[in-house]
Amino acid sequence: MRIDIVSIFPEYLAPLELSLVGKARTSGLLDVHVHDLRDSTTDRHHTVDDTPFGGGAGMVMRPDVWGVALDGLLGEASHLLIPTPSGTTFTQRTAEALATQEHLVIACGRYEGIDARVAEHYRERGIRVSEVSIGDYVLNGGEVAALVLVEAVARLLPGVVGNPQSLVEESHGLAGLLEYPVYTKPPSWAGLEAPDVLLSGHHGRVERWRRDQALTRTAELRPDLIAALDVAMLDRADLAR
Ligand SMILES: Nc1nc2cc(Br)ccc2s1
Repeated sequence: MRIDIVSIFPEYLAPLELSLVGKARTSGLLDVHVHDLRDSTTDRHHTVDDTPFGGGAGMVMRPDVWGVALDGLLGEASHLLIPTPSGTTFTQRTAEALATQEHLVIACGRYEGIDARVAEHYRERGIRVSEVSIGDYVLNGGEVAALVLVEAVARLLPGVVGNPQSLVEESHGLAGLLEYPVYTKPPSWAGLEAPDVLLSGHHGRVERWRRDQALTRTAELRPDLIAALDVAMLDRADLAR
């Protein structure tokens, strides 16, 4: 997979050189390129924004500058992602779908956002365009969202995570449940004991305890996920164990 990210703050994407994503890049499992939007300007001030039509506070990012940047990156196999608080919610299911794509291009907006004609223009040209929200809060730009998108997608690529089984059991994994609580040594700490069942060595009991915990936690903390629970996925999760 190739991922291109366009931003006026390319240095914000430096964390993508670290850890899991960094290793995936080094090993050739993932090809990430970060571009400075200001390289697509033509004026000596490298202007990327202007005042909003219709008035209002703040500035809007110019469509012509974005057009130059994105024309140089997008192809028929590309999927353009535009992080925005007014987009569709990014979930693990979204990450799974994006992990099957060949080429992602992430346009990081700043100020009041990117001129709406950018998304419209590329949709009209047959490019897949998704405006995605990583949550109901407003950031100062799309760069943090880009870090979230890239990490959530990259870790699903074959070979990136050491033990693919962990992708099944984690929160929002294959079964769509929250993960069960985890424990390790020492068995007793601060007057608190790890659950006896986990030290029993009885794998069947451990499996049942973990599944019950996942269901209970999900029902308590995220009842909305219970409604969306796909029993078939739950069965698949069991099969994956
Ligand atoms: N939650 C989010 N806030 C923002 C703000 C800007 Br400006 C651009 C993208 C995003 S995604």
